[in-house]
Amino acid sequence: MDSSMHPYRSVLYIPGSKERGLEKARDLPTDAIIFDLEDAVAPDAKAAARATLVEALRQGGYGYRYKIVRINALTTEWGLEDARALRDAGADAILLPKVNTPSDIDNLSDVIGTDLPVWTMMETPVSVFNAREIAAHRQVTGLVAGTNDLIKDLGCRVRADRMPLWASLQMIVMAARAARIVAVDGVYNRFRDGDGLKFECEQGRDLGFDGKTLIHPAQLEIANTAFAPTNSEIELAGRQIAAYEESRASGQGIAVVDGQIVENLHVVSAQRILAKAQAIREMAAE
Ligand SMILES: CC(C)(COP(=O)(O)OP(=O)(O)OC[C@H]1O[C@@H](n2cnc3c(N)ncnc32)[C@H](O)[C@@H]1OP(=O)(O)O)[C@@H](O)C(=O)NCCC(=O)NCCSC(=O)C[C@H](O)C(=O)O
Ligand SMILES: [Mg+2]
Repeated sequence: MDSSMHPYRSVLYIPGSKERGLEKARDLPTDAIIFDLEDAVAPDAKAAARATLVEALRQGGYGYRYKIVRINALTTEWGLEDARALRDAGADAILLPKVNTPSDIDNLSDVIGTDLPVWTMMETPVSVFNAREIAAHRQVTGLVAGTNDLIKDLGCRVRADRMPLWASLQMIVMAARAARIVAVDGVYNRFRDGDGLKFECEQGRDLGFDGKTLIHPAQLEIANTAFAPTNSEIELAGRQIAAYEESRASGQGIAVVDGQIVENLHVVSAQRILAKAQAIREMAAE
């Protein structure tokens, strides 16, 4: 599959220290994995987790799942060694936490080179203000909302509707869309609350995110469903494209489907829906 078409409906964090999770993920229906060396790993377990993760990646077996490694920030005592150990370990991308400015990514490039894609955590107020420049960095291919850290730094309330985060979430999506890269929403901490997760997934989808970061396998199906085109969206997209082609053939610039106009820009959206559905089908067949 063309990597630019890869779906990111579900992006599952797995602590690098948890061998059972690293093993289990080889069979989980997750579009991408974030192998975590940062907040999910206790300070005295960092070195062992790094070695465990390098070995798991060497063994492979993660199939179609996009493999992202979240290292510790380079300003920590573990970051530099993480970057050195992981740059050639077989990951598809490195995820850098606590990014504030594009120069943080340049510092990482100095260690890992400029070929390996970099994703960035968007989890500080400064990163949100600099979102456009961070997303435009030549090595950055994905943004991940770090909503727990954002809530901590903003000093805002945790609300079910996430109102205090709306501005930040929209800035992250806008920056990603302007740079044509991936944007993934933050985690839902109450991992046994399916209804709450469904609400947040649908909200993130409606805001424009490609998918959601997750912390437990029980969350996968809800995210995979919420961020996939529905059958009725696929069916409507097909009819819109057909109707538009027909109207163009008869010299018209506009078609009407189900009482709504269809112009060339709507055709672009319809084509995107069909391409995403196709990419999901291809991935499932791998
Ligand atoms: C939250 C957990 C600690 C819960 O773990 P546990 O109590 O073991 O759950 P279960 O017993 O229900 O697990 C059932 C089986 O599923 C496997 N499992 C659990 N979680 C994962 C996972 N994430 N990936 C793969 N497999 C997983 C268990 O091993 C069980 O398997 P089996 O033995 O076959 O029954 C735990 O889920 C967990 O640690 N989750 C990840 C937490 C994490 O990564 N946090 C950091 C990322 S979030 C973050 O940092 C936020 C961001 O930076 C921000 O600022 O917002
Ligand atoms: Mg964080």
